[in-house]
Amino acid sequence: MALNRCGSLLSRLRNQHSQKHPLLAFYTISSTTPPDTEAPSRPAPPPIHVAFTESAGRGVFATRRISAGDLIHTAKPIMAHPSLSTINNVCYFCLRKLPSLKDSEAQSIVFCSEECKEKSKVFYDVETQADWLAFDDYCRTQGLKYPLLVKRLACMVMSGAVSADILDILQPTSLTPEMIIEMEEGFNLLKKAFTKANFMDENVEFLTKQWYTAVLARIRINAFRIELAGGLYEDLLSSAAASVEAEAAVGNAVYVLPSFYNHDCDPNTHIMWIENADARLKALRDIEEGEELRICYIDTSMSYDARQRILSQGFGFQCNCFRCLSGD
Ligand SMILES: C[S@@+](CC[C@H](N)C(=O)[O-])C[C@H]1O[C@@H](n2cnc3c(N)ncnc32)[C@H](O)[C@@H]1O
Repeated sequence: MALNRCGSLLSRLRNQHSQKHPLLAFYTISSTTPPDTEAPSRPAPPPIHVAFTESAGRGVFATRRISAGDLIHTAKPIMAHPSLSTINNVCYFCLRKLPSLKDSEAQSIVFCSEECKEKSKVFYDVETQADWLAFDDYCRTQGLKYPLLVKRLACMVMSGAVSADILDILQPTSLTPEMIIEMEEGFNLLKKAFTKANFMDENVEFLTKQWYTAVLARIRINAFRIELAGGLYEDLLSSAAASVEAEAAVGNAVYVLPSFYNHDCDPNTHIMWIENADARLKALRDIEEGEELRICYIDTSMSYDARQRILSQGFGFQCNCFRCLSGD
């Protein structure tokens, strides 16, 4: 295992992206801050680092022993977007579930707090200047969720909140020419919405077909489908009915650090969401220093063949975890 490559990878990435990536900001803080007893206490850095694995690209490794049940770290999304079926029932920024709205309010975009409304300005001020009817209709009729994340990211880039290459650090899936052709309609509708809203040319310069497909290629294997473990009291009472009538997921989100976790059909780490899109990574069992932390991308109760098929079609890889190698 090439753990020693982590230092050079991070210093290379740090030089390239030091102002842009939350992951790299975290490494800068945790590796250079001297202890200072006078300073206000700062949370301890998470006991993990990113390094190359033998056969699954980069992965996340424990820097010390972690006990079963420990919260390893939390992560805020780069961007999150509600599912179209929940769009009027969850906060448009953090995806927190909201109490049922009166009929008059049920068609509007909602925020759970003034704080989320304020934070949403990074995309919402741009988004509200354009007409999204055709783009949203395209997503709704084709059952597509990821173009909504691209739209949100495009609005964030337009507002100057993030750089157009913020997702470049994430691994892309390989796209076939047919997949690229399928993405054309979404790109054209996104571009048209901005063009019709008369944004300055230099603000939309980044929005090329190449940018759109490169972003979607990363979102496809790095986006998390968010199902909240907590929620409103009324949801708990009607959870059985809700799980039948509505999609359990409140939306989808993309993160930096959680995207470096590889998959395992018998994982030692669990990613979960309690009340909003802030992710929590917890140890499922004791993890030794140097051990790789892996989460599960799919339902592991499925058979070996079903797991391989879904991982291959959805994520583009043959699973090399211990359980799969032993044919279970
Ligand atoms: C979300 S990324 C995980 C981080 C990635 N290894 C990287 O370098 O950025 C998912 C990709 O990691 C690799 N991967 C994850 N789990 C794997 C596994 N169990 N076996 C083989 N490859 C795996 C595959 O290439 C997959 O498409």
